[in-house]
Amino acid sequence: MRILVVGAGALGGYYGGRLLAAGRDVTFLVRPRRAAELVRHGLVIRSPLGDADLGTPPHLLSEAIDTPYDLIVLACKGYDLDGAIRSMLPAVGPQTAVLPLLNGMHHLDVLRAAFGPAAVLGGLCVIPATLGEGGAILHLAPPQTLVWGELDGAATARADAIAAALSIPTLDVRRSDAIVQEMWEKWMLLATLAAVTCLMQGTIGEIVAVGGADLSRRALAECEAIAGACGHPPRPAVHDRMLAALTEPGSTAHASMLRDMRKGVAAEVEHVLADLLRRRPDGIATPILDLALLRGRVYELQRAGA
Ligand SMILES: NC(=O)C1=CN([C@@H]2O[C@H](COP(=O)(O)OP(=O)(O)OC[C@H]3O[C@@H](n4cnc5c(N)ncnc54)[C@H](OP(=O)(O)O)[C@@H]3O)[C@@H](O)[C@H]2O)C=CC1
Ligand SMILES: CC(C)(CO)C(=O)C(=O)O
Repeated sequence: MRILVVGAGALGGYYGGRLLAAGRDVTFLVRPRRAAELVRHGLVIRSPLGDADLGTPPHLLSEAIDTPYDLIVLACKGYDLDGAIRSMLPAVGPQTAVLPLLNGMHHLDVLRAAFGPAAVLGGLCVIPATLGEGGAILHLAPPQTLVWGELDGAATARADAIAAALSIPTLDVRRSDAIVQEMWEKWMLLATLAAVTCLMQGTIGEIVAVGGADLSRRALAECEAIAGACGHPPRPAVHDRMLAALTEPGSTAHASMLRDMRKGVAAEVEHVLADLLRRRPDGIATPILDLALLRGRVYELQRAGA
């Protein structure tokens, strides 16, 4: 199976790199700056589960794509989605499956409109990762789960083939027949984590240490009220797990959005928070999410003016 990973950033570099190290046929679609970095420093993964130094991996720019791929793993940020779609267009043929790893839900509509509903799979990742010096992939803590599936839950022949391609000992990959529900649940977790850690500019452990566990509780309830109104209330066991993680004393958990704010780079404020609030029906109050959205937008305004 020929796999094109769009974006060799934290997630694309991690999952694509692990697949490449396991002998899968992986090529990275990158832009010129990242291409130069990959040539200069190689693809480097630093992880508590084992480092990998992969040398310069197979990579190309959009204009060099000459045939469609079987599977495209899309690992850009939400704000780069339109550009990524333009870049990957020549790689999408009638049989190509597109597996997005982005947080949130809006990208599914955009991808289905661009490539047709049948091309698009659902996917989510639970992995704290970021880019370090020279573009090294820094995997910050053990989870590295990738969940994916057909959006309608069907067991298709292409899904069997993709499952085989993604199944390697170094990755925690699971196929789901309820991927849309799981993506909503992941969004609830992330939106809560982003709201509270970006508002407080600290980790869950720090917020809990100063008596702020209730902030997580209330923010999660706001997210879940919107998800419920949209037909995707979290399953009770998932709610319990999310609440425990979001109120855990000593936890170093924080959102990738906070890491982006600390680095002074673009944050997915619109994709993660604004899109969720856009779906809020009248009558549901979301004061914490509203504040978090304002905080994020002030950050983006300041960045634009800097
Ligand atoms: N990091 C994390 O801990 C987690 C992130 N996620 C989600 O995963 C998604 C990806 O995040 P993350 O990996 O952190 O982001 P990064 O910023 O680390 O990587 C994104 C990569 O996409 C590349 N890219 C953007 N547009 C194009 C294009 N047109 N062609 C080729 N490459 C392109 C960027 O390239 P360039 O270098 O040229 O800018 C960049 O390298 C986000 O939606 C995020 O919310 C989900 C779970 C955890
Ligand atoms: C919730 C978390 C940390 C899980 O991977 C995440 O998706 C993010 O911070 O973007």
